[in-house]
Amino acid sequence: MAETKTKVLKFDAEEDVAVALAKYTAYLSEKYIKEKNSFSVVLSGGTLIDTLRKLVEFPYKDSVDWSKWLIFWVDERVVPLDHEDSNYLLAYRGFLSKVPIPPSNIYAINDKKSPEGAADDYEERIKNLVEEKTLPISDSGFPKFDLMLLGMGPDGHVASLFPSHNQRYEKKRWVTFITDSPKPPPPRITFTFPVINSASDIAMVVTGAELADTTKKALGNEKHTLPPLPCTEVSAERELTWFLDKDAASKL
Ligand SMILES: O=C(O)[C@H](O)[C@@H](O)[C@H](O)[C@H](O)COP(=O)(O)O
Repeated sequence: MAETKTKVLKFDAEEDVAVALAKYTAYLSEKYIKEKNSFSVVLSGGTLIDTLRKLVEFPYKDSVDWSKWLIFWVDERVVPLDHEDSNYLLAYRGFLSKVPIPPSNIYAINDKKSPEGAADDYEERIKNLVEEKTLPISDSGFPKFDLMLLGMGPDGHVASLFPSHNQRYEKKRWVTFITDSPKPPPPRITFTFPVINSASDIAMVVTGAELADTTKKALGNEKHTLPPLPCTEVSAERELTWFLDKDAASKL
């Protein structure tokens, strides 16, 4: 595996992050569709969907080939899909309802199952997509998504991989679950690090002053804490790009 390239982009305002994120995502959409005739995108919850808002506007709304997009979630709260806490609902309202991605290409979790059952079900469905060659597999045997769009919590979590929970050390499973997430709601499923780190491109989208300390811990010159924050363990096969606004980058 070639070493990951990491880029850190700093912008004056959150608005500029949103503009740049739309441009970046549209560029990768075109690149991957040209190369492999599809574009698999993995979403997070939290503020990410709002930061993606420029992608559903001119010119991208009309220029992106949405028919080739496949949508997944890096983590999901185990609640009904129409529940206010659902990452699916958040993405539907802010993004998916505004662009013509075929509904059959949108892989929401099975909301009728327990956290464990929902994690098994999601993993199984991704395994099927790999078997039928809808998704490629990485050299290390994990599914290879084209783009993951990640957020970071003040405790340094990414997806639902929290600093003091063992899920972050999972090496075999593709999808795991947590029933006591420190960030509410407690029941969630989440991709594991081997899957996250097999993605071709990853954007870490971090805005707001409340994330400045954590951003400093992740990207500053200080020695890393032990155990390292989950956000420092993200890598991508091709390129990891941090998108920071001035507030998040203020302590770097
Ligand atoms: O379901 C979730 O809660 C998210 O997927 C989670 O991992 C999120 O990305 C981070 O907590 C950052 O959240 P903010 O973007 O709201 O800071």
